Amino acid sequence: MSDDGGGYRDAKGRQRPAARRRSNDGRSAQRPTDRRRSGDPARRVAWQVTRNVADGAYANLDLQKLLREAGLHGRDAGFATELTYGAIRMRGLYDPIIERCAGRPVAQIDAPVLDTLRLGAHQLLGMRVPAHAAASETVALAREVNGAGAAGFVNAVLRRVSERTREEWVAEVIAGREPLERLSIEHSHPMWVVRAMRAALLERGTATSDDVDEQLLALLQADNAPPLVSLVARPGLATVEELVAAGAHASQLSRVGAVLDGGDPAQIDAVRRMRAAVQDEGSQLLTLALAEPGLVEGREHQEWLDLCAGPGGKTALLANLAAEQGAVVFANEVSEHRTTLVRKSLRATLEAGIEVMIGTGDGRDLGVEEPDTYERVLADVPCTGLGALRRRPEARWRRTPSDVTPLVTLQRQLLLSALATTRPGGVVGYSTCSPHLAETSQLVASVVEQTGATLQDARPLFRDTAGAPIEHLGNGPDVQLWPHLHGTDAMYFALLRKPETQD
Ligand SMILES: C[S@@+](CC[C@H](N)C(=O)[O-])C[C@H]1O[C@@H](n2cnc3c(N)ncnc32)[C@H](O)[C@@H]1O
Repeated sequence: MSDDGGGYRDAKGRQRPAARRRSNDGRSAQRPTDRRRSGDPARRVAWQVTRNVADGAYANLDLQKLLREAGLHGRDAGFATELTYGAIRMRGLYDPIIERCAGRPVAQIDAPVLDTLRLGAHQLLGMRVPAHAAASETVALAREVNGAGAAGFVNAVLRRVSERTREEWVAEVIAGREPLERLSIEHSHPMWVVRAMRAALLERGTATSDDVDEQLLALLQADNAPPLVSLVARPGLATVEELVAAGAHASQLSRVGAVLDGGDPAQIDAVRRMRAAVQDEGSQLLTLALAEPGLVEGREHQEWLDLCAGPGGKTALLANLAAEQGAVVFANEVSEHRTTLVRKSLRATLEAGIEVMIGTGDGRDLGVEEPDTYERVLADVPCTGLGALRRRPEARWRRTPSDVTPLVTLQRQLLLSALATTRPGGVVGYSTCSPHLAETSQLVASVVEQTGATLQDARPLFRDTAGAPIEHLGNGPDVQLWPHLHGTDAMYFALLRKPETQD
């Protein structure tokens, strides 16, 4: 495990701090306030992001950067955001429509031109931009970024797209398809994702065979609705009341959470100073569950481990909750860069004198390097991210079924290591932001069988702000949250307890 600079290192080589120590499928009324004839900057930004995403960029990060560079704010930035996200997210619906209007498969259209057409299709079918403005502004964009010849083609295709309503186009492109294929096209999710979601809804006991199709539809729609911004008030550093005074409203799910209806979270003082942060309520709930007082008896000063900590959102909450109980967290992350992000997210925590150890290393080694050490371990493992599709418009197209097996192998190794580094009688919280059964309950069941760990009922640990049990957590003992039922990402959480004496 390498030192990542600053502070001092303890006997185990770990760094201590220097100081002690909702579905609308994207329709909206937003429009740019300023439509210049030659090259509308909001559309140009949207197009550039789609191009950068094709080259591997993340839409959310790239968009923020390009909006800043273009000096776009307010309604124009809102328009560019909705256009970018919608065109990327909904291409599973728009591509078959574009194919019909272009008279050729999308694979035979130049990628930069196809991106322009998707932006045009989203304005015509997914936003309330008047058809003439959507077409003429997108043709102006095409002239600028694709060239005059391509602009003629874009014009012809978009004219045809504009001849029908979204409903008419959906009816046409799903005609004659199987029910799951219809959902896949209309709600723009790859078929393998639709199948995985349906299997998880059934297997987790969230849906029955009677209502699974209704639930699946609601889930896919929720994936296409931009989420509200959830905030966490880091215990001891900020309060929910402070966030409410800054314009948020108190979360009904998480006792440390608040929800922002609009506006920029970075404008909130507590967020700027890292005393609060943007964090999904599902992530808050599972961190609160693992930090439940009294969950593990034993030493007065416990050591807790966050095995896969980067970028540090859960670490910061866990460390502040641990401090309330006199426990210390060690945050481990394999990537140097992401270890830096962990340190950043812990800035206010460290400044407040809360001790957190931070290290860079492969979590798979910790079971051997530090056996039987920690009372509580969070294994928030790398996963397909299928539970957070509403946040990352490109993720559904970037992931493929072939990603699952190597991830499951890594997840298994990390969970085995997490159990090995846990003290007898201690617990591991295993979590993913994916509901895929191979990454969640199936993996956990096989590790439980292999190790003799016991799976505890995690559901009683998930309580809402009023202290009442949160509903629809599945048939247990593990927990599956859902965007369409809880308004959170589809986070999975299992609580494994290591036997007091190993066989
Ligand atoms: C789902 S993210 C964790 C998110 C984090 N808990 C948070 O709330 O901010 C998974 C993290 O695991 C890290 N990771 C991947 N392989 C790892 C390994 N072998 N050991 C430790 N961390 C690993 C990734 O770099 C990534 O930062």
